[in-house]
Amino acid sequence: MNTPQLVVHHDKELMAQAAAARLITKIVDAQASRGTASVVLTGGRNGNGLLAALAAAPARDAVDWGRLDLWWGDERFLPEGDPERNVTQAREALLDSVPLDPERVHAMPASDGPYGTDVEAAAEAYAAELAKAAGPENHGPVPAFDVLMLGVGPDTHVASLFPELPAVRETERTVVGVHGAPKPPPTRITLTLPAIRAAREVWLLAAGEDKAEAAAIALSGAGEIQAPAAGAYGTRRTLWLLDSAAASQLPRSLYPPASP
Ligand SMILES: O=C1O[C@H](COP(=O)(O)O)[C@@H](O)[C@H](O)[C@H]1O
Repeated sequence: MNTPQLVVHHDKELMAQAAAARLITKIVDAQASRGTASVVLTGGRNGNGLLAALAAAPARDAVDWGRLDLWWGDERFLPEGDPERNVTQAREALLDSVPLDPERVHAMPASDGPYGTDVEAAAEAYAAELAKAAGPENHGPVPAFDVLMLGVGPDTHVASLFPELPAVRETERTVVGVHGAPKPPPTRITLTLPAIRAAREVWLLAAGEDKAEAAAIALSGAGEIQAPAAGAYGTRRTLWLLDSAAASQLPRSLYPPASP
């Protein structure tokens, strides 16, 4: 595990804009060195805020959208097009306004898709899609994503890994179905911690006062079963992107003081 790095921005708008600029640079760099880039999107307010900021950034045109693979860290298991699905919200915030290759947009299955309401079968199918995309250089059944983003929930959940639920204890499978999530809807699909940890860079997004306690717990040595955000890290880098409200309960020793 690498030590998390923290960047604290003044407010959530600035955080979203700075994170969007950072993501553009990452994608452009990956495409320049390997030809393609892969990014795992998160749902939730902060993830969608970042996508909206990216949509508004003139530098978005620096990205070759046709050579970008998009994956999801989790999905709410609802019918296609449901406004609560993470992919629906991502499409609205950004994806519908950029020239992506539809073959490279790897949405998680919907509850009215080919697997019907069988969330385990849907999770297995997504695991198979990931395994197919992983090359021999990836050392496992998941691609080494360039960036995997995770919104941090007020209860420290990331993706759909909620404290103490079976999904956060999974050590073998890369994608699992979730039942009884405390945040609606109760049925979800999620990458597991081993899949998350295949990413080169993991970025955790936390903005707003309601994330302050979660950030403080996850960054103060909590266990990953009780605080899933504590178990999310990348092979090269783990970056927490916060606003000052979400950072307000962190020990000051964890990040340098903001400029006056
Ligand atoms: O339900 C979900 O919630 C988390 C966090 O969302 P937020 O609105 O509290 O920022 C999100 O990361 C996850 O993808 C989503 O399914």
